[in-house]
Amino acid sequence: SSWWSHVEMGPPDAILGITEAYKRDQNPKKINLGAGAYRDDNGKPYVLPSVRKNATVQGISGTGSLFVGAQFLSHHFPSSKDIYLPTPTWGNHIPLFKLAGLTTKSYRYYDPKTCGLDFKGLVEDVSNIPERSIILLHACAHNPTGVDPKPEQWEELSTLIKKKNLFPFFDMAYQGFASGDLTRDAHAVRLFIKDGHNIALSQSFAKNMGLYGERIGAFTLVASNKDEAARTLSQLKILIRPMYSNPPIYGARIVNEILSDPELRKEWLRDVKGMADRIISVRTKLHDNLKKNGSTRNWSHITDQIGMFCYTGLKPNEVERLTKDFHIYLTKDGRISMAGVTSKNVEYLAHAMHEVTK
Ligand SMILES: Cc1[nH+]cc(COP(=O)(O)O)c(CN[C@@H](CCC(=O)O)C(=O)O)c1O
Repeated sequence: SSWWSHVEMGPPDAILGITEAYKRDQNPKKINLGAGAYRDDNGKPYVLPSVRKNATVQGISGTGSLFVGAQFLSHHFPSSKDIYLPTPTWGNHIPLFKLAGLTTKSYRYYDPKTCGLDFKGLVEDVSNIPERSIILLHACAHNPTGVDPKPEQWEELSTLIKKKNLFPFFDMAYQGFASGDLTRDAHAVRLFIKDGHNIALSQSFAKNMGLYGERIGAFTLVASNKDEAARTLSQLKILIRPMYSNPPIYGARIVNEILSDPELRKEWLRDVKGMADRIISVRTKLHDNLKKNGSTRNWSHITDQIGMFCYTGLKPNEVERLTKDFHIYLTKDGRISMAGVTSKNVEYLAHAMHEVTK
């Protein structure tokens, strides 16, 4: 008999499964608001001009970088293997950290009443996290809510996390997509390092370099000194070796080329700002069209939130109607990838959202 007859068929991924359903739909009006992958105003993937000037390569992206970090913590973290995640968080965080042997716990983050940050609940929960635990933080453009702490709230969090002696693990998958400014979007990461936290950082260059399929990412540990850096690096290599031996070099070369060539870097900054600006502009268009349709709901969170996603506050039955009646695809939690909204479909989307919420 087969070795694997007991293995069950797993469910489609909560995020990637949306795109699969969208692809199956033949209706010409269909819109894909599922995966947070940038699309231009014609709904097409955008190969950044600055990247076009280089050949393309491979990497392991944000997911792989998070997993390297998770494995390192699982094998070497000196204290509890509990990692505290915001509620809600990216759907893949939980299975990823569990697969690495960590125990996932949560802290309050989002306030469904205001579609904004529950800072009071966040501070309360972080204050109750046992000392020397791991806390995962979205550096900017929080997924799925699009809600980020303000700079002064990051300062308060940094002080609190220092006081509680927690280990900050930043996930920065959208640097540049929140404000359009790479420096501003790295504010929290730089603040924590300035405040003396030895953080872990996972970066993805999938979105902000348009290198999705090339899987480009990086995992960074801030060490106390050169010796500690050498020792931790040696252990990271020992973990990576059986995982995938060496990371593909081609994608890393593109990123390195762009980051180290002043002209290319300047062009890249313009490209990223262009993508962020398009997303910011469709937020305004969607908000205004909902009003134009006569919706009396408060949709201010559509423009208050930032980054790739808008957490609409639509209920599961409303989400279901959007897909069934209007062929609009989004995740069950009502998150929409703003990159899927264009000047051509925004009126149709607003009409549909009004129809299911009026
Ligand atoms: C917070 C976060 N961290 C890491 C990643 C991993 O990115 P990558 O560099 O591709 O491995 C993503 C992608 N999440 C969007 C893309 C689709 C996916 O889920 O993956 C999403 O939530 O739609 C995130 O949203």
